[in-house]
Amino acid sequence: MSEPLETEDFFMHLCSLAAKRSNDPVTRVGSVIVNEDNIIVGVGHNEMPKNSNKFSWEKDNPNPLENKGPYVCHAELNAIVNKNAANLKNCRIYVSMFPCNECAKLIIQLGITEVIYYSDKRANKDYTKASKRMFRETGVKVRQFSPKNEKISIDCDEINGDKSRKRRRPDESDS
Ligand SMILES: O=c1ccn([C@H]2C[C@H](O)[C@@H](COP(=O)(O)O)O2)c(=O)[nH]1
Ligand SMILES: [Zn+2]
Repeated sequence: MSEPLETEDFFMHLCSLAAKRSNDPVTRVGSVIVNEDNIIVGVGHNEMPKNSNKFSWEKDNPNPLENKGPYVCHAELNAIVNKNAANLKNCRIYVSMFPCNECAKLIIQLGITEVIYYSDKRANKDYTKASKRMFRETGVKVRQFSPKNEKISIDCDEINGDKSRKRRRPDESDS
């Protein structure tokens, strides 16, 4: 049995797990919002608007309206709209990638006080620079975080403990 996951490692790994739900073929992003008691109040990944499969995941089409950019709902936006709390004041947001300027605005306006990110691979983009400027100006704390164990394994069958035991079929009864 592996060591228990530390709290922050758990939140960042949960971002990676949420990101795995994305259909974006290039960049999958996950986000988790946590309140002051370390309770998760929202989870999201980047995805196209609900109820349509008409939007393309392209990014280099000469027609900008055929690219994903104008349509894709960002992971942070989805974590926010999926919230199960009355408000997000004083919450922290964990993200697998540094938030863009549009997500930064949402984060600030909702009263989220800290952004914890894994990747800063878009650091040279103006929208990232604008996010950082907004966070700085508004006092939102920002910190990069890598889980102590960057790789974890997820095996649902661990719950059965004894790995030598044959997994029970759904139709098998106790007797
Ligand atoms: O704050 C952000 C910024 C971007 N995303 C999503 C939106 C897209 O699906 C990808 C970025 O695609 P690239 O091909 O790497 O440009 O990331 C997000 O969820 N949150
Ligand atoms: Zn964004």
